[in-house]
Amino acid sequence: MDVVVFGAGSLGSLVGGLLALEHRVTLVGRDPHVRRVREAGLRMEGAVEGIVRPAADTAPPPRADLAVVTVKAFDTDDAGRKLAACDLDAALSLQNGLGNEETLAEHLDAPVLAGACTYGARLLEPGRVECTGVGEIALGPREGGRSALADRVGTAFERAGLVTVVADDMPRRQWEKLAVNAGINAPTALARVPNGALPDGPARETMRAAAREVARAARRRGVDLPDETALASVERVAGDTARNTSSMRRDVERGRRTEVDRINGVVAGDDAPVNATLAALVRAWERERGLR
Ligand SMILES: NC(=O)C1=CN([C@@H]2O[C@H](COP(=O)(O)OP(=O)(O)OC[C@H]3O[C@@H](n4cnc5c(N)ncnc54)[C@H](OP(=O)(O)O)[C@@H]3O)[C@@H](O)[C@H]2O)C=CC1
Ligand SMILES: CC(C)(CO)C(=O)C(=O)O
Repeated sequence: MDVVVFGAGSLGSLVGGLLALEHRVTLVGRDPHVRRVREAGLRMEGAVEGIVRPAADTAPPPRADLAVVTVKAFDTDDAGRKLAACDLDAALSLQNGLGNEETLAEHLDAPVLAGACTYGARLLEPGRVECTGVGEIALGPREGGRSALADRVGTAFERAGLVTVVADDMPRRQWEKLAVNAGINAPTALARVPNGALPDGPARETMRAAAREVARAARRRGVDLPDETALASVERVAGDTARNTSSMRRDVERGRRTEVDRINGVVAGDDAPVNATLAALVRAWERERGLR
């Protein structure tokens, strides 16, 4: 398969590097990372190891079978515009948050699959990416159900050794992941604490209320996500990733814009006061820093 990975930062470099073990891959990212990959290959370290030599560029090629989108959520619109110039059979978002697939579909003629990824990745320096945890990639039609295209992409991912599930319930999976990210990311970013400080600490009820509000918003949209499932998920993930710095806390500590609009912001207008407050506080910080 010819795959273009748009957004070769942490996750894109890892997934693109793994796909390159089996497929023709082009990483689209920024210099100096792209230049380093072209010159010396991409080194994968940590939970997976190896050196691969995918193509690497700052713009997409004219044609690919599949585009895997791994930019931060606030760059999705720009990614869609740039990928519109590429003749594609399909696109797949592995981003966190909700609404990325819809944004891509506004620009692309090719069908856009939904994805949810629990692999962990960190770009160490140009040309070097660390796998901080082998997880799973769930993918499927963004409206749910099955499709031959999702099966084909799933088979291609599995052949490259990526742990992959082709799922017929992507909307439920994405909302459940949203509940987890809504409950963990903004509270840990605002309090500057590791994920494990939430389940037994003073912000426990904030975490649980944010996840519960997301479950309610999901059900209002016809997605079957019981409160108990969302609460069990957020508590399990916070425990399993107890020592993690959440991606939003990392963004805040580096003075970078966060994905709050596509996480807590998605339900902020939904009679969801805890998410509305979390989103407002993170946005206030972004505004003060001149990031929005
Ligand atoms: N890292 C992880 O472990 C996981 C991440 N995710 C999700 O995956 C997505 C990506 O996260 P992550 O990899 O950490 O983020 P990164 O910021 O590390 O990677 C995104 C990369 O895309 C680049 N980029 C953005 N726009 C363009 C463009 N127009 N042309 C070329 N390159 C571009 C960015 O460059 P620049 O910064 O210079 O703009 C950056 O290098 C997020 O939605 C995140 O929530 C999901 C699961 C795990
Ligand atoms: C699961 C969790 C909360 C792990 O840190 C995450 O996805 C993130 O930090 O964005």
